Amino acid sequence: MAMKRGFLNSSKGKAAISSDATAAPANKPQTGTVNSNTSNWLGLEWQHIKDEPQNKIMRPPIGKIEKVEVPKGFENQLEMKTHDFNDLTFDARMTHICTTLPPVELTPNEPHTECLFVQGTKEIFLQKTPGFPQPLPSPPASPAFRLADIPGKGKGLIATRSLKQGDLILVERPLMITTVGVPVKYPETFTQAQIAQHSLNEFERYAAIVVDRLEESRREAFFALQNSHTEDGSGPIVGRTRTNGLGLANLQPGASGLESMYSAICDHISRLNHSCSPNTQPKFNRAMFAFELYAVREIAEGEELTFQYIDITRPAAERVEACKPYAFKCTCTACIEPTEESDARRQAIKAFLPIVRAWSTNPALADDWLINKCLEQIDLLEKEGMQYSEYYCLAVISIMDSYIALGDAKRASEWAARYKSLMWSEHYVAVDDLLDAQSPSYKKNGMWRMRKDNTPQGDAGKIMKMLAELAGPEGSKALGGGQEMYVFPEDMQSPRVRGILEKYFPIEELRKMMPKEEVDRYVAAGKRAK
Ligand SMILES: C[S@@+](CC[C@H](N)C(=O)[O-])C[C@H]1O[C@@H](n2cnc3c(N)ncnc32)[C@H](O)[C@@H]1O
Repeated sequence: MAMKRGFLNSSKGKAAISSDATAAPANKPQTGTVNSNTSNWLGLEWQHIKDEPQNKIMRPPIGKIEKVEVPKGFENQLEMKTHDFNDLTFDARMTHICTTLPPVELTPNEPHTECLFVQGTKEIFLQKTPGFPQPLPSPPASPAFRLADIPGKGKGLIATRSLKQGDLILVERPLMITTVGVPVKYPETFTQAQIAQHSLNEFERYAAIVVDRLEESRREAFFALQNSHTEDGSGPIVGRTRTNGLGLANLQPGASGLESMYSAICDHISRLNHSCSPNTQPKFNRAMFAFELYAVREIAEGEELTFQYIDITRPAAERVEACKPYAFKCTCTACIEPTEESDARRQAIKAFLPIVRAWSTNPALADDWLINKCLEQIDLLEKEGMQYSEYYCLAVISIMDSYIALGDAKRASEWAARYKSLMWSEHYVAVDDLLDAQSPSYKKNGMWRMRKDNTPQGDAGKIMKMLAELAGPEGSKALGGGQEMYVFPEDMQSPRVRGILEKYFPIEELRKMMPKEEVDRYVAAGKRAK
């Protein structure tokens, strides 16, 4: 129950770059198969991901920087070789490879993506992605978007027809995907500015290899993209990558956070300008190796298509700061006329996390309590034009689940239909079997009538009641929702939390259920709490 997220391990990064022999641009079939995860993150941010002073990935500076000379002789050796992909030690994972995906020509003229990966990422697609590689759908006779000049924003995309919530606007395979930085070596005598510049230079060299591998028309498309990073030491390739990259998460085996993050650069989707009330959301389809762009609410013909580059649940003043790295000031309605009400609504949206299991086992709450809270959340999200967000999808599916817990299949099926149009959700799960209220899937659902019948019983029931009490009537950020629930380590030390945990699971009982070391650690955390 108590979970600690994995932290980055430090390691010596190797700096070899290899060209994958199986994947030159015109390469031949390989089989393979996966699942998708996009994070809404545009542009590139590096962080220290290693502790060794001489081998780091650096956070590059933002804005104009002083020009510095970088002494030569500390560049990485860019070796071209093939690899044994079974060797997934951390060092091996830090070895970069160039590859072309999908590795086959699926339909004539289908575009490929040039990739700069660390070891193990390609295998996620080839070996762990069901359905990979899947061909792209044939493009529609008339696209739902066009490229246009947008006053004050450079270029952007405009809807060529009206769109409904959930409509698929376009499917696009990225031009290229790169790691968010490369490990660099430098002597202790380097100044911070030299280290930053050296990191950018090294990244430019790696990225240039990938750009060189692009087919000519795709290379031209890459260089036609905007570069907003012309005065921060970035080269022409890294500058465009930082300006136009969409984040792709969880693509490095065994790693998390920035370390497993990649940046995808697209011909069309990278043209989307930012809005704090965006009307589209891209989702990466791993099987197709392509982004799908969805309309997250109704869009009128001629309206600009936008998505969010930053965390837009933050107050207006913080959003202004967050947009600075992208070299613009947001002119969406929420930013032009910032109000305290809008900031408060965004804060309330962020603060609420529906936990169906916690509500359904809490007799102190009314039967319609969670449904009403989720309806309020949907109302706030719609007022702020934030239907793109996971909060929206979570509120809709939680209402469906609440009706299941109440044993009301008719209403649950109405909300299942609504949820079905929210395909852009990162956590989207198919609900087709719940669209018909008569479906036998209802009675088989683990939450069916849970609220009515006071199920489940036993330890599972005890855990849920305990979580309900921990969450309190308003729900709590201390608890994550969904199938799994967590108590975060910092909360384990709170006397209130300890009191509730020990009421349901006294230490003596835990000793019979769990390994000794785990219980000892838990007891020690409790002592610190007192
Ligand atoms: C990914 S590009 C978007 C497409 C770009 N406008 C173009 O001409 O190709 C990001 C850059 O577009 C501009 N941009 C994006 N959103 C904007 C906005 N809301 N207002 C003004 N400029 C914006 C900024 O220069 C930003 O660095």
